[in-house]
Amino acid sequence: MDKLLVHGGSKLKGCINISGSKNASLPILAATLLTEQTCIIRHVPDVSDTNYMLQILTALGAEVERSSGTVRITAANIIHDAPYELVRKMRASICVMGPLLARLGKASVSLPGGCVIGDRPVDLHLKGLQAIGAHINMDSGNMHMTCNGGLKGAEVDLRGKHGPTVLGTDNLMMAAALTPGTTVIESAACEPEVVDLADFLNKMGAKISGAGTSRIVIEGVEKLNGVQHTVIPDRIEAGTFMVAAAMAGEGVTLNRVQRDHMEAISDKLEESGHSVEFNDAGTSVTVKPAENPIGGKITTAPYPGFPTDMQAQFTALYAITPGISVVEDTIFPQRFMHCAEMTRMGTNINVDNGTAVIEGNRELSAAPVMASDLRASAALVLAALCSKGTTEINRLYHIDRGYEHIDEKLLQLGAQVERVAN
Ligand SMILES: CC(=O)N[C@H]1[C@@H](OP(=O)(O)OP(=O)(O)OC[C@H]2O[C@@H](n3ccc(=O)[nH]c3=O)[C@H](O)[C@@H]2O)O[C@H](CO)[C@@H](O)[C@@H]1O
Ligand SMILES: C=C(OP(=O)(O)O)C(=O)O
Repeated sequence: MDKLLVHGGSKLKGCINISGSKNASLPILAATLLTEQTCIIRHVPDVSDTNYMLQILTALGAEVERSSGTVRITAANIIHDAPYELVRKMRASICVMGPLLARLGKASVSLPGGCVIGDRPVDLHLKGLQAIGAHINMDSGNMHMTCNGGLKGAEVDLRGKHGPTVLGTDNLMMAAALTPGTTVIESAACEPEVVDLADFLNKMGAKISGAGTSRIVIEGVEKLNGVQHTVIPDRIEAGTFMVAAAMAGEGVTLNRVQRDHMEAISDKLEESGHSVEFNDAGTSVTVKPAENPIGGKITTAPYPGFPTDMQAQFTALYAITPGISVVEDTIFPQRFMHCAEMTRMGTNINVDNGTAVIEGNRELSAAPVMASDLRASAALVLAALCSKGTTEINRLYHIDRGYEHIDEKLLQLGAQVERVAN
């Protein structure tokens, strides 16, 4: 199990490229199961989650070749049974369910694992697939789906207690693409990753309209084709490095970003006084820290609101920003594991009922800390960059799930970090 040593105090400067989006790649890779023809996907980040997804596709019978960020997949002969040992490792493995059901008429998938960030039921995924004709049988932690009478388009509202569901929308959209008739998803998730999946499916020959709005309409087609696709930039990786630039930088430029995906994050950095400047094309951004930053208030919300996947990183930012800041997570109210660990570095954060109240303190000090989930680990790295001394971040595998070569990118910006194999 690797750990990361972060020698705090260096100023970050220079330029790096942002990788392709993990959360867009995962459903797109799963969607290649919808055709027996070859698909080529570019800018797939080299992170453990995409590698698990490729292992799942291989276990299902697909031929997979990976050369750096380019992945070539041919799912000519596949089986319907996804192995528990792989599925348990990540939440997005549930995305194979819709494609398998639509292509083979049956699917068996274990209940998925993923980040420990609170309750993560799958009822909305099941509701969507049931609406178009799936019969579901649960047994020993496995979901078995069949569709004896065949699948048929239907109208379904996917709003849950905490709002829309991203992967639930993806799953139904993928299954409906090959389902006869019209499927209408009301209260659909509007995230850019859903739009990227719809773009990929439409290139394959699907008839999907409305992706990016809360009403998606899918006219089922008989067959989908192999295509090539480049995944959108990772807005959460970009946001994380923007926060690093605000906390510990003196002028950091990120290339390969997409400005319209970054608004909520840019706005919050600017509200605290940091400078965020995009180039005219909106594909590159330079962040410089404020001389006298002020704290802020964040409430997470579905896109285009402030992403839950960025709240831990902003908690770290506010922890070194003078004044009182408030971070509320309405999507995953229990997603505050980073706060307890950051307390060991001298932060003053009180978490109650889905809300963190942060009393900013400019002086943090290094301590051995434990990564608990993907974005919590990122928050610890950010806090460590501004701490006095050497912070040891254990359980680095959490961060490797979603950040491509984070240690190399930080080194490129002048941070002093070392990956140590345990
Ligand atoms: C691989 C991937 O893309 N992961 C992202 C995706 O996860 P994921 O798609 O799993 O998250 P959802 O959008 O489904 O979850 C949103 C809310 O709905 C609830 N819910 C979800 C499904 C369901 O069947 N029933 C239900 O009640 C969840 O507990 C949560 O409170 O969106 C989350 C919310 O933006 C992000 O934090 C994750 O990084
Ligand atoms: C929570 C995340 O991932 P997952 O949904 O795969 O657990 C994330 O990317 O922040």
